[in-house]
Amino acid sequence: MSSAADPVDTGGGPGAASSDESTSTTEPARAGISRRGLFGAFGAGVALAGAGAVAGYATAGRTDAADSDVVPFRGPHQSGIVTAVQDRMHFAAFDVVTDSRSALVALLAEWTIVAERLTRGAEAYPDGAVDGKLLAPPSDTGEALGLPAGRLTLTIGFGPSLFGTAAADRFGIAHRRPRALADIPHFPNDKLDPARSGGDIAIQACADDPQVAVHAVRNLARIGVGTVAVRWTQLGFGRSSSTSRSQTTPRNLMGFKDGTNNLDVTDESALTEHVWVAPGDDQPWLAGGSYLVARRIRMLIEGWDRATLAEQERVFGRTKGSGAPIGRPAEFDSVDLAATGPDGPLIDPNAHIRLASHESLGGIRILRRGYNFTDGTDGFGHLDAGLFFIAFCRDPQRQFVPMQRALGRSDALNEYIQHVASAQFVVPPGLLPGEHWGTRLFTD
Ligand SMILES: C=CC1=C(C)c2cc3[nH]c(cc4nc(cc5[nH]c(cc1n2)c(C)c5CCC(=O)O)C(CCC(=O)O)=C4C)c(C)c3C=C
Ligand SMILES: [Fe+2]
Repeated sequence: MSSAADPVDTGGGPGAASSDESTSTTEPARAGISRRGLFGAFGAGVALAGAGAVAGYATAGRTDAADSDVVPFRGPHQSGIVTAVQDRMHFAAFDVVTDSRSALVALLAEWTIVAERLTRGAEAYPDGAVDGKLLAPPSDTGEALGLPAGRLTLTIGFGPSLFGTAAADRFGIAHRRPRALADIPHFPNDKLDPARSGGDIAIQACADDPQVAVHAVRNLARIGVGTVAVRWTQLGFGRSSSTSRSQTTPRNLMGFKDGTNNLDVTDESALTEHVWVAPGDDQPWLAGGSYLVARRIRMLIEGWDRATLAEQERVFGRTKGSGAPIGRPAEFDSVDLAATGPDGPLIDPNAHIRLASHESLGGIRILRRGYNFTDGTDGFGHLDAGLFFIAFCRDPQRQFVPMQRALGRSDALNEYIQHVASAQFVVPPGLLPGEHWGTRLFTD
């Protein structure tokens, strides 16, 4: 294992970044060797001649991601928010275990270099898993050798605890804490496990290949040893939300289409209104950023599986087969909350989609980007499975909190779920050339 404080002698491995807060993290030209190119080159017995000679598709600055498996790392907003949802997720929350501001900033700079490489399909460092010194630990763990970039996105967020307080200002950033990063209240039916909640820093890794997402988190965690420690992680699969109608709507583990009425990420004005922090909203360093709220929501699957189809559809207010609102024929038909039938309202007064709808909440909306999870059993013969709910919003206090308050009070779904962990993070805006993950927060 190596760390920022304990550099590996691999000529560019972990620990190579400067602790200068203005450090540029735009990488030298050598960075473009892809895992696929590297593997192919070795497999064919071809000597490595350089990035362009091996695999030009993954070079720095590539922007034609629309029909490729590389999602651009830099831009006005971080990737992994409005990026078309990938199939898999590995989410990691870290505690910062040092009191040194410069060590933390150095790690954020180092992470940025590595994250940018990983998202374009390169190894963590140029000498990587197999090209370094035989008597030194490799600078990449190697399990992604031969795998394409897989539309990997790495999204960083900072938790409330990182900012500290005026009285306990570990890193001198208490005054930069956004107002909207206030505590999330306790809701009825919450049974939160502190060991799986909170965290100073979060990294959301999403990719179409689980091994790519796991590899990214593992290498970032490895580089961080001595500065950060993993607090909790969550694996997710089968994206449980679509964010655009060009993606088919996936199903959650209750068997329902999930994401039908999500915010559409192609609707720029909706994103401006509901997702991106505007310049006058809060801290100036945050404009163009967002907030991530994560909730590990256990599904009480056994009870759900014994419920009738009619009850299941009443709970959500949608039909299970097509995902259409009850009383309507097609998935994307508009929801008429006032519609009645012979037995009263077609959509139950406590139906999930009624209580969570912007019509019921004075126009509040969020961008959902969650994943299904199964983590074995709970030791009592029940599946530990559910939804790792992730929402992005412009202000969690004005969006997530009132929405969850309404759901927590009377959602028909509550009988079948339990919120078991909670975390929130402020998500800085995207990176300009030369910036690193800590630049905006740590530069006055
Ligand atoms: C606080 C916000 C929300 C939590 C927590 C939440 C949990 C949760 N949701 C489902 C399944 C579905 N949700 C659906 C719609 C929906 N859910 C939320 C918010 C939260 N969900 C919103 C804002 C909406 C859209 C409401 C609308 O305007 O129509 C649906 C219906 C299909 C869809 O539109 O996506 C399903 C299904 C589960 C299983 C769950 C916790 C485990
Ligand atoms: Fe929902």
